[in-house]
Amino acid sequence: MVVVSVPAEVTVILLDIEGTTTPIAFVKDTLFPYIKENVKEYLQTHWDEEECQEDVSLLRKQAEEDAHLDGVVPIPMASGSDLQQMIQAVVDNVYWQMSHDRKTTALKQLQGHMWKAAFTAGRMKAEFFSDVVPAVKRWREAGMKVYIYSSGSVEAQKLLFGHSTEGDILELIDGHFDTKIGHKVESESYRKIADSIGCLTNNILFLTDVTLEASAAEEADVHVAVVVRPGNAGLTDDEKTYYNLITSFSELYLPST
Ligand SMILES: CSCCC(=O)C(=O)COP(=O)(O)O
Ligand SMILES: [Mg+2]
Repeated sequence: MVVVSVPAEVTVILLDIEGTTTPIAFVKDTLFPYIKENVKEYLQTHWDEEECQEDVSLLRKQAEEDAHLDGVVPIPMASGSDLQQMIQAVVDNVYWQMSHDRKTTALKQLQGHMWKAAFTAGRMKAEFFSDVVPAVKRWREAGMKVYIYSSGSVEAQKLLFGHSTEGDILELIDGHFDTKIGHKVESESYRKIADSIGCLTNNILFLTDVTLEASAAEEADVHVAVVVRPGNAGLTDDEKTYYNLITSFSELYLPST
C-alpha cells in the first residue's frame, strides 16, 4: 500500500463528496435521476411556497447569466405567463443544466430542497466508501478538524451525512462549505474557507477527485491529494506523476497517530 504523509502543519481535512467520500454512481444513478423524475411534480406541488419561489428566482437569474450559452432555457417572469408554461420552462432549464453537469448554486439549491423529502422519509440513504467513516473517526481522535466542500448545497450535504447507510454521521463533520463561498475551481474559494475556519491555507489538506479543483486549492497554498475511486474520471500521466494519489483514506498517514 502506498502511504501519503500528511504534513505536520495540517490541522484541517477538507473533503469533496462526489468521487471522494461517495461513489459517483450514487450521485449519477440515484440522486440525479430522482431530480429528473420528480422535478415537475415537485414544482407543481410546492409552487406557492416561498422557498420554491426563491429557488425559481435564482434559476431565472442564472438563466439570464447563461443567455449566451447554447441551448439555455430562459425562465419567463411570473406576470403575464401561463403557470404550466413557466413550470415547464423551469423543468427544461433544470434538465439542460443537469445534462451539462452544471454546478450552479441555483441548481444545487433546488436539488437540495427536493432531496429533503426523500431522505427524511427514509426513501433514500447516502452511500460512503467503506474507508471514509473509520478514517474520519481516526483523524478526529488525532485532533484534526474535518470539513466538507462540495458543489452540492450545504443543506444537501447535511442530508447525506444525516441519512447514510452508516447511520447519522453528521456529528463527525465540523462544518460545511458549498459554492456560495465560491466555485471549487477558483483558488479564492480556498482562501475564504481558511478565513472562515480561522486557519491558514497551508493548515488544510483538501481531498478531491477533480484535478482542476486540486490545482485551484494548491494555488492558494492548500495541501492536496487526488482521490482515485472506482468510477472516477481517468487522470493523465502528467496528473498521475504530479499529484499525491490515494485510493482509500487509509492511505493517509498522520504523524501524530
Ligand atoms: C450533497 S452532494 C450531491 C451531489 C452533487 O450535487 C454534486 O454536485 C457533487 O459535487 P462534488 O463537488 O461533491 O464533487
Ligand atoms: Mg468530486
